[in-house]
Amino acid sequence: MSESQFSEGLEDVVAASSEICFIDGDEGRLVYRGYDIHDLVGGGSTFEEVIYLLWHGELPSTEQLQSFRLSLSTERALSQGAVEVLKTLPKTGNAMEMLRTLVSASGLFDPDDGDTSYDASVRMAVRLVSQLPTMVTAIERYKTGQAQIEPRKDLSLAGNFLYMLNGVEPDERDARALDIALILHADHELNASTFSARVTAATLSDLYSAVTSAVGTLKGPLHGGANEQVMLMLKEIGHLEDAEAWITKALEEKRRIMGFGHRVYHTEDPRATHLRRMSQEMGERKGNTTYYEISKVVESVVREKKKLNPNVDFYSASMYYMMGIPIHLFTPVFAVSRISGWTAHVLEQYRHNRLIRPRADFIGIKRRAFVKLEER
Ligand SMILES: CC(=O)SCCNC(=O)CCNC(=O)[C@H](O)C(C)(C)COP(=O)(O)OP(=O)(O)OC[C@H]1O[C@@H](n2cnc3c(N)ncnc32)[C@H](O)[C@@H]1OP(=O)(O)O
Ligand SMILES: O=C([O-])CC(=O)C(=O)O
Repeated sequence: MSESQFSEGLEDVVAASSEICFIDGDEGRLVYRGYDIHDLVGGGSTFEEVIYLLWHGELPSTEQLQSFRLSLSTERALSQGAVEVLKTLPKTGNAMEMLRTLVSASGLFDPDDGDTSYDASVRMAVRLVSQLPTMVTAIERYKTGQAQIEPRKDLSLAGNFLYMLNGVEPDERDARALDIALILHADHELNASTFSARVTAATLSDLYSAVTSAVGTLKGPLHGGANEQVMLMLKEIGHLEDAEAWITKALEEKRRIMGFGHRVYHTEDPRATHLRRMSQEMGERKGNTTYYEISKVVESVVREKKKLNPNVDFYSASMYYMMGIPIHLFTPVFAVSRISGWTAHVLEQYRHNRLIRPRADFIGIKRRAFVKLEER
């Protein structure tokens, strides 16, 4: 294999063809099935509509959306098996690891388990999209020793998530803010977790296995896990007047600043544009803009000194925090959204499958004489 074929971290390597999501990293554009995210958010689209769009390639009509919402809302309850598995997990466990375990276990209790047909995978995708919010909120209530709250069919996916998390009627403005955040996180081409989902699917393994791979990949702090690290950083900074000195020192110490930089965007991440505004609005509405203001200082110093832009994980952190979502649920909330993209990609992979199996640029020793144990 020639050296020119090798790209560290697969940078700029085209590893699949896809019709789902287009990113222009120079212009800072993110497009789902031809629709710019700015138009979807500005035009009042909903997360349910975006899931339909990612899966079917078209926006739904009123009737299609109505029946799609119904099919999602009737699949919200977890299987009894998954509920039992949750009770065996350590309450102090990492929420993403618990989510990964519940996704994996739910596959065994899915009524279509073992059916390898495409139609069965579509039914599994409906269940996973519907049940991830239930899994995440069940994990939180289990961790905090509170009774589980049964999902409601009459609420949107975002509204029902907040309802199951807090046990009270969700504030409409919070539900819409979460709905928009879910739209913004829904898909992002061949990001690391979607790539792992596609690699698993390409062996013709099942949808739950593919999503289990994806959840494990999203957890890492260089990917979806960054949003939790951002909030921990903002809390460590603590006071607006300390922000500039803190971040300047961190950069001098050559620390990696979570929520900044991106493999594909060379300009502002278009999702960050919305999340910055939403973080400010959420802070103002909840009467505390400190974390938004600290974030603005961090952004301006990192931009000036490192020429790095905030990514999707930067302003989502302060926005979720002010909405009252616990920090350890930030990455699980990302999964509640990205499950729409993962399943769209896995279904696309199944439709046009070929095993994904790259090569390694071997840099080790190619041949040595074996020496018996007693002679070493
Ligand atoms: C949903 C998402 O996954 S969005 C990304 C979430 N992840 C984060 O926010 C974590 C922080 N960011 C990063 O680690 C990176 O920017 C990544 C992983 C997102 C992209 O990384 P890559 O494109 O592979 O860039 P790479 O890691 O090679 O870094 C290139 C250079 O930029 C620097 N750099 C990149 N991001 C950052 C950062 N956030 N803070 C400080 N320096 C950075 C690196 O130190 C490196 O500098 P060097 O050449 O002097 O060593
Ligand atoms: O595309 C990426 O590499 C990471 C990202 O922003 C995402 O998954 O949303």
